[in-house]
Amino acid sequence: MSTLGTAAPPAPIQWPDLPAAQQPEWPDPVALDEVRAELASYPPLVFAGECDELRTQLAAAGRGEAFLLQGGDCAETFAAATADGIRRRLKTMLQMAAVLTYGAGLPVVKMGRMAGQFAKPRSSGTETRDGVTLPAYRGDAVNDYAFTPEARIPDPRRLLRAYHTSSATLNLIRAFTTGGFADLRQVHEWNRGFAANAANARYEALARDIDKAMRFMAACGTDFEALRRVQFWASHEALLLDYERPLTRIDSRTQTPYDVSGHFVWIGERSRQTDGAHLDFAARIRNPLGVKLGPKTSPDDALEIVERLNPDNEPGRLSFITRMGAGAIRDVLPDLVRKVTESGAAVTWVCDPMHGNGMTSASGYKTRRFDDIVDEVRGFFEVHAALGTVPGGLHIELTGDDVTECLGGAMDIDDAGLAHRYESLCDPRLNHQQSLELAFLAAEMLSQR
Ligand SMILES: O=C[C@H](O)[C@H](O)COP(=O)(O)O
Ligand SMILES: C=C(OP(=O)(O)O)C(=O)O
Ligand SMILES: [Mn+2]
Repeated sequence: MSTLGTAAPPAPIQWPDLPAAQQPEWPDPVALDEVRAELASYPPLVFAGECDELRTQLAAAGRGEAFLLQGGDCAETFAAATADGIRRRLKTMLQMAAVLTYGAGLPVVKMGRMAGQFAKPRSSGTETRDGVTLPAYRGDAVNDYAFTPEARIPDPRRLLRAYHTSSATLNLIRAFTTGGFADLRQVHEWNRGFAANAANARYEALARDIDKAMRFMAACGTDFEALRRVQFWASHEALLLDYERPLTRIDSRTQTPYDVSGHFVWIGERSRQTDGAHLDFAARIRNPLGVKLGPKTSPDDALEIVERLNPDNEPGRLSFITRMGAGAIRDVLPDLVRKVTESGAAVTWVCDPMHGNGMTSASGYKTRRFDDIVDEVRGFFEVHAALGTVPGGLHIELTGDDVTECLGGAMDIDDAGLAHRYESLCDPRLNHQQSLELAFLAAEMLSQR
C-alpha cells in the first residue's frame, strides 16, 4: 500500500502549565476551546523561511551593517484596519526609513507593529470612571473599548477577528510594498513635501542632501526599478498565549516550531518573568525575538534571558528593546550593555524611546513629550558610542494620522491641543509629522557617528 501523502501530522506541541502574566479571564471555557481549535486549523500568516531571512537581517543590524525601524500603533484596532489607515501607517514608515537609510548609510530593516498588535498588558486589571469600575480594555483581540459591562467582557471569538484582520492587513502591506507604492522616488517626493513646509525648516539641509543623492543616483543610471519593491516585516507582542500557541506550527523544512502569527514577536516588560509561560513560549519558537527591558533590569536578568532564549548565541535571534526613559538611559543602559557584551552574547540592541517616557498631562491625558523621546534616542546613541557597541534600531509607537497624542514637535502640540484629536485606545503615538521629525533627527545623529 502506498504511504504517499499519508505521513502522520507532527504531534501537537505540549505546552507546560506555567504562570502566565496578563492573560484575560475568559468567562466561557467551551467557547475558548472552540476558538483555539479553529485558530489551529487556519493557514499561517507568515512563512518560516521569511522569519529566517529576517533573523539574518537583524543579525546584520546587530553588527552595525543594517538598522532596524520598528513602528506602529500601541494598540491596533479592528476599526482602523482600513485601506486608508494601513496605507498612511505604511507611508509614514517608508518615509522614515528613507531618511534613516540616508543618515545611517545602511539598509533599513522595516518592521511594522502591525498585523497582530491587538492585545495589551495593563497596569491595572480594572478601570474606574465616575465611580464605576469595569475590567480594563486589553486590546481588540480581548474586549471592546466602550465603557459598558458587556463591552468589557473578554470574548475569545475576538481572537478569530484578530487573525482575520491581521491577514487582511498583511495582505495589503504585501500588495503595497511589492506593487509600486513603496517606490523610492515616490517616497522621496513625499519627504520633499514634508521638508518644504516652513515648520520643518530645521530639516531643510538634510532634505537637500538627500535630494542631491537622489539626483546623483538618477544621473548614474541607478536601476530604480529594483527600488520599487521593499521588504516589510510584521511584528507584535506575543502576549495572548491562547492566540500564539494555536498559531505555532512545525515547519516542514526543519521540523521545528515557528509562531506563524508574525515574522517577529516580542515579550513585553510585564510578562518576561524567567519562570513564566511567555519566556518558555519564546524559547520554543524559532522566530527572531525581542524582549523589552525597562530601567529596573539588572545585568543578571538580561544574561538569564540570553541564556534562556539564545543558548546557541545565534546572531539575530534576540533583540533587546530597551525602554529606560530619557532621565535614566544614560545611567542604566551602560552597565547592561557592557555586561551583556562582555559575556560574548550576540544581541541586537534596539531603543524604544516611548515606554519609559509616559506621563499624565495637567488636563489628564496619558501623553509623552516629543523632546523626551528624542532625548532617549540621543542617549541610546551616546551610550553605544561610548562603549563601542552597536545601536541596532528604533522601536516607535506611531500612526500615519494627524493625531494629537504626544506633546511638542514642530507643530508644538500643547496640553490644550491634546484634546483636539486624541484617538489612541492605549498609549500616545507620534503623529505623521512628529514621526518624520524624529526620523530626521535620528538620521542626523546616525550620520554624525
Ligand atoms: O503599551 C504598553 C502598556 O500596555 C501600556 O503602557 C499600559 O498602559 P496602562 O498603564 O494604561 O495600563
Ligand atoms: C506594552 C508595551 O511595552 P512594554 O512591554 O515595554 O511596557 C508596548 O510595546 O506597547
Ligand atoms: Mn504601548
